[in-house]
Amino acid sequence: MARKKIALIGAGNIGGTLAHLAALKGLGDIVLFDVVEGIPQGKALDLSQCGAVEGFDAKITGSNDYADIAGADVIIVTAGVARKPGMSRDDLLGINLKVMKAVGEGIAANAPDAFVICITNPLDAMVWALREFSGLPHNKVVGMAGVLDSSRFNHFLAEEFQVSAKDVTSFVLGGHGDTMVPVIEYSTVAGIPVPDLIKQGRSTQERIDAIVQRTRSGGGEIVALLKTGSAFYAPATSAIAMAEAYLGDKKRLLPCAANLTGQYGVDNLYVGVPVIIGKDGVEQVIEIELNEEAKGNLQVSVDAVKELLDACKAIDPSLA
Ligand SMILES: NC(=O)C1=CN([C@@H]2O[C@H](COP(=O)(O)OP(=O)(O)OC[C@H]3O[C@@H](n4cnc5c(N)ncnc54)[C@H](O)[C@@H]3O)[C@@H](O)[C@H]2O)C=CC1
Ligand SMILES: O=C([O-])CC(=O)C(=O)O
Repeated sequence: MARKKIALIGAGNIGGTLAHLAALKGLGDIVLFDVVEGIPQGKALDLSQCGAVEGFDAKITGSNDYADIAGADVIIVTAGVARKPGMSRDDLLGINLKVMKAVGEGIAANAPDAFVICITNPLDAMVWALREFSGLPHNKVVGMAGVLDSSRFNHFLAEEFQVSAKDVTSFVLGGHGDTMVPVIEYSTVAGIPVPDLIKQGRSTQERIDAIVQRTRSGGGEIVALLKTGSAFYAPATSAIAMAEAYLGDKKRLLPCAANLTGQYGVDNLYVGVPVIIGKDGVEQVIEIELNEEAKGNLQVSVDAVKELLDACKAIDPSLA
C-alpha cells in the first residue's frame, strides 16, 4: 500500500512541530511548504536526520512550490502570522485572510481530495474563508481549536483535582477566542461529572469558574510568556490527533470548528462543536443538550464569529 502523504502549509513553529510528530508517529511522507525560501528545506533536512536515531524512514521534503503538495491525503494549514503580546487573534484577520486565499487556491489546484485541517487564526473565520477559497466539500475542511482548548481545560482540571490529565474529559465549544465556551456539565474525571465533584467538596464553584476563565485566556497566557509568538506544542499535538482520526477512520468524537447547517440553530458558519472524524472527514456534527447559560454563551460566541465573517467579506468582496 502506498504511503500516506501529509502536506504542511506553513513551516514555522507549529509546522515544524507537526512534521516532527508526524514523522515520529509514522503517519506518512511529509512535505513542508512555506513562502520563505530555505526554512522548509532546512527544517526538512534537520528532521530527516532524526530518522536514523528514532528509526523512522518517512521522506521529509521542504518546498516553496505548491506542485509538491500534489496527492496529499492530509493538509494542515498554519500559514500566516501569529500574534504578539498586546494583540488579539482578531488583529490577524486582515493579513491572514490574504494568506488563506493563496493557500486555498494552491490546495484546489494541487490536492483537491485532501482532508484539510486549518489552524491559522482567527481560526473560525480563517477556516471558513479557506473553505470558500478552496471550494472543497465542507466535510473535508475543518478547524483545529476545540481539541486544544479542551486539552488546556483538562490540564487545569487535572491539576485542581490532583489526578492524571488522562482521566479528565471536557468539551470547549464556540469560537476560538475570548468567548469560547468550556462546558462544565460535560466535564468529568473518569466519568464523574465536575459538578458532582464540587458537591463532594473536592473543589468549589469559584475555583472552577477561575479555571474556565484561565482556559478562555489560555492562548494569551502563553503569548505573554513567550513574547515572540504563540503556543505551538499543544496546538500541533491537537491537530495530529485530528489527522490520525481521519487517516485511521477512528470515528473520534472531538470538538472542532465545523460548518453548521442548522445544528445549534446556526447556519453556514464554522464554529467549535463536537464532531465525529473518520475516513469521510467530518462525518457528523453531534448536538448536545446545553443548559440556558451555556446556550446563551454559545450564542455570544457565534455572534462574535459572525462579525469576523462580515469583516472578511468587507475586505474581500468575492466572499460575500
Ligand atoms: N487554532 C489554534 O488553536 C491555534 C492557532 N495558531 C495560529 O497558527 C498560526 C501559525 O502559528 P505559528 O506556526 O506559531 O506561526 P509562525 O510564524 O511560526 O509560522 C507561520 C509560517 O507561515 C509562513 N507563511 C506566511 N505566509 C505564508 C503563505 N502565504 N504561504 C505559506 N506560508 C506562509 C511563514 O513564513 C511562517 O513560516 C498563527 O496564525 C497562529 O495564531 C496558533 C496556536 C493555536
Ligand atoms: O493565542 C494565540 O494567539 C494562539 C492560539 O490560538 C492559542 O494558543 O490558543
